[in-house]
Amino acid sequence: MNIGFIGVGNMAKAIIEGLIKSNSFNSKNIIVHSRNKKSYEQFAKRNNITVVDSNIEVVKKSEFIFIAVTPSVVKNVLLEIREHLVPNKVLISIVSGLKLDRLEELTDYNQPILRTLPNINSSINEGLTVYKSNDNLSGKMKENSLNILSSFGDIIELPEDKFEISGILGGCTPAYAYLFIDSLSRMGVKYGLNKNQATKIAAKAILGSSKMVLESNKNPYSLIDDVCSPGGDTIKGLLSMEENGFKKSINNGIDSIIKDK
Ligand SMILES: NC(=O)C1=CN([C@@H]2O[C@H](COP(=O)(O)OP(=O)(O)OC[C@H]3O[C@@H](n4cnc5c(N)ncnc54)[C@H](O)[C@@H]3O)[C@@H](O)[C@H]2O)C=CC1
Ligand SMILES: O=C(O)[C@@H]1CCC=N1
Repeated sequence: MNIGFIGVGNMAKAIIEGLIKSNSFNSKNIIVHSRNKKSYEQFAKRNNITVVDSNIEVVKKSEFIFIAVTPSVVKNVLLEIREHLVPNKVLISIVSGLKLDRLEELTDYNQPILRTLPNINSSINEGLTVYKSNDNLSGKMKENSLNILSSFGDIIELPEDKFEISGILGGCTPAYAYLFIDSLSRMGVKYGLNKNQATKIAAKAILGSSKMVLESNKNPYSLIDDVCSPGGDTIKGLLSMEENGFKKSINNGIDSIIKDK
């Protein structure tokens, strides 16, 4: 079973690393091509994956084809490979905002297609991928496609009208979480920790907190209350952060993406 990638940028690299770490796929069966050879040559060598000379060759050699280019170039790439896509191959799009009906329009109405929105943590098999398939993807082919996705993290099927917001919460949040960790870590440095110590403490606290949210059956607000000892440090910091726009900044940030769509 060959898995192809057209576009080997940050997100494709994360998925490829997750696929390999899952031990479910042979790295040589990962077939890749991207526009700028220098940007993925070393990566391909290190991971022992197969580099081919064109996007069309990726399609010819693979049963599952990830389309992993940016939204600005995806139309031309799909038109380029269109005639080589046949109904026993699955097109897996990770392109944000590109709907199934547009993917069908740009390929062939017989094409099995899986629209997905993964996230960068796929590289350590802790990804979260939202997906929806078209009607042409069914049976064993669908099962295999979903096995590919779940090898690098959790998967959630959602209707397409929920893709926009879930794509933001799932796909963009890693960047916001890294920002939060880095902000905490810098304050650790300000008050005397070295950056490694500070980053580790902040990141571990956030990792554990995420697990608590997912495993404790408590909602986040109730968990906040558990940390805020009466008259203690946490409540002082929390109230100050809220008064200074912590939530407003998050609300405005998400609204700004939605408004721009
Ligand atoms: N970075 C992320 O965390 C996530 C990205 N995505 C989606 O993944 C896609 C790629 O995003 P990134 O990896 O962040 O961008 P990127 O810029 O790192 O990767 C895009 C790659 O496509 C290549 N490319 C451009 N034109 C090409 C062509 N004609 N043929 C073959 N390759 C070509 C570029 O050389 C580049 O390596 C986007 O559509 C984005 O919406 C989705 C979820 C998360
Ligand atoms: O920034 C972006 O547009 C992509 C989609 C989600 C994460 N990265």
